[in-house]
Amino acid sequence: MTRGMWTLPNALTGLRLLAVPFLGAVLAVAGDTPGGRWVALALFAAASLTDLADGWLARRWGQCTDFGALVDPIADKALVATALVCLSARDLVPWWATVVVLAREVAVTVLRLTVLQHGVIPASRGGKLKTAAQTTMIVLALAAPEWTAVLTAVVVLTVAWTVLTGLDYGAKAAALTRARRPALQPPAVSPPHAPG
Ligand SMILES: O=P(O)(O)OC[C@H](O)CO
Repeated sequence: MTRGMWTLPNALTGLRLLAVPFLGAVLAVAGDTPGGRWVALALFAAASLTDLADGWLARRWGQCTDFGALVDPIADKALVATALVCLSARDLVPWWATVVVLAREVAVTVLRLTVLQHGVIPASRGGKLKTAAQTTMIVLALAAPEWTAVLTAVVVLTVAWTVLTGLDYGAKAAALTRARRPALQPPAVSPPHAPG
């Protein structure tokens, strides 16, 4: 893994972070109109595409960095969290789902930062699939909010997978901490007593 942070993949991650306040503003101001939701959808889709692009470029160009592994999931979480809070405020996604997702994302981020001294926990395959599921849920809520049955099924599956992958990171963090903990020193052997 490269150590530097000034790479194109990391710049794309930064762009995704930059899109977050714009997405929040569009949804807050015009999220109750179909036009506003389509603008938000375009913004959200473009930002989500940078997630695919940064990972692909980083692997292809050998530019995987510790910085990217740490900040990429944070950018995804900021984007998803902003969209979900705004969608719940518009009654398009149930609040319980948003609260559970936010709790998992905060917990995983705190976990990552807590074990940072032992190493970076990169996004797992399950975690990437979780972000894809969350993205699908948000796209569906923005594009077809009237498909309530489909949306409910996607919400339930996404939340369940979000929680499961969160627990998996918990196990990974515990394993990383155990592996990097310095081995216990063997007790000092005292010299044999000289016969008196
Ligand atoms: O499950 P996380 O926290 O590793 O997040 C996964 C990332 O969003 C994938 O890009």
